[in-house]
Amino acid sequence: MDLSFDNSITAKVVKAVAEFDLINDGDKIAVGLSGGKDSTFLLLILKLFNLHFKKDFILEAVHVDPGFNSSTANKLKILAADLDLKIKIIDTNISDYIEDDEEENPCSKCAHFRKGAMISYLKKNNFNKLAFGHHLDDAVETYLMSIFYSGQLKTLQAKRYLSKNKIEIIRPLIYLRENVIAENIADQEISPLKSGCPYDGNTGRSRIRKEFEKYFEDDLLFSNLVSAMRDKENRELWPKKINNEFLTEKMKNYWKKG
Ligand SMILES: Nc1ncnc2c1ncn2[C@@H]1O[C@H](COP(=O)(O)OP(=O)(O)OP(=O)(O)O)[C@@H](O)[C@H]1O
Repeated sequence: MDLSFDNSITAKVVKAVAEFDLINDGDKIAVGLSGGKDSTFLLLILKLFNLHFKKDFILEAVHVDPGFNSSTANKLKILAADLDLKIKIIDTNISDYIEDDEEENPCSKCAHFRKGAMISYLKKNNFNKLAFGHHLDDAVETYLMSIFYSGQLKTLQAKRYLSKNKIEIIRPLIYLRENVIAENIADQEISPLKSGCPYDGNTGRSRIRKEFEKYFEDDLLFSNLVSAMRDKENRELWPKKINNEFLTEKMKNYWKKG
């Protein structure tokens, strides 16, 4: 397979790898491969790095088969073989569980279950890193969702160490825009696979994306949102809340006695 990418794209992924120390000698990295465009692109670019980086690391793929679309796993085995990479297919019955679930949107439970299945396989097989295909649009979406739905300034991190499991989650595509990935995967003549999930396109993420489409399409506004995700010296946020009892006492003291 021809693994050639535009220099500007490779540079953005290498920038994330270098800035956040995502790949080191001796790493054993599994790419969480859904078959969608982002994780497929991630697998291709990490294969390129695996061939050409000075860092010596093992690269494999892992796919959790939720049981929606029986042909996906076989197609991913062919892709991995073309790239000369090992792939582990983890069979699950997530689809039955979701179909029986009464919740309106079981996506977060499904993602949690999927991650759990991958981590348990990684631990048994001595992997130290799990790579996800999240990109810059995902990070901004997460940031906005966190503000609107939980009142917190939080976003996706380029790496996150799960100390209990001794596995590091890495996100090498964190500086790439989603449309750039989509265009590139088309150039590689690879067709991303459909998940078959009934909730595809109807997740919290996709809803927030629809609402904020015009901000995502405007390069200047989008880059300001990205800039607002950085930790900075000159943040002007309200100070932390003070103890409620202390505050109530303080308020009482403003009144003249009697
Ligand atoms: N079934 C799966 N098996 C293994 N990894 C998965 C699976 N589903 C998702 N992932 C991993 O989790 C990441 C985020 O999942 P999400 O469902 O948000 O995918 P996405 O943004 O649509 O990306 P993709 O285009 O790769 O499907 C994916 O990029 C991929 O690395």
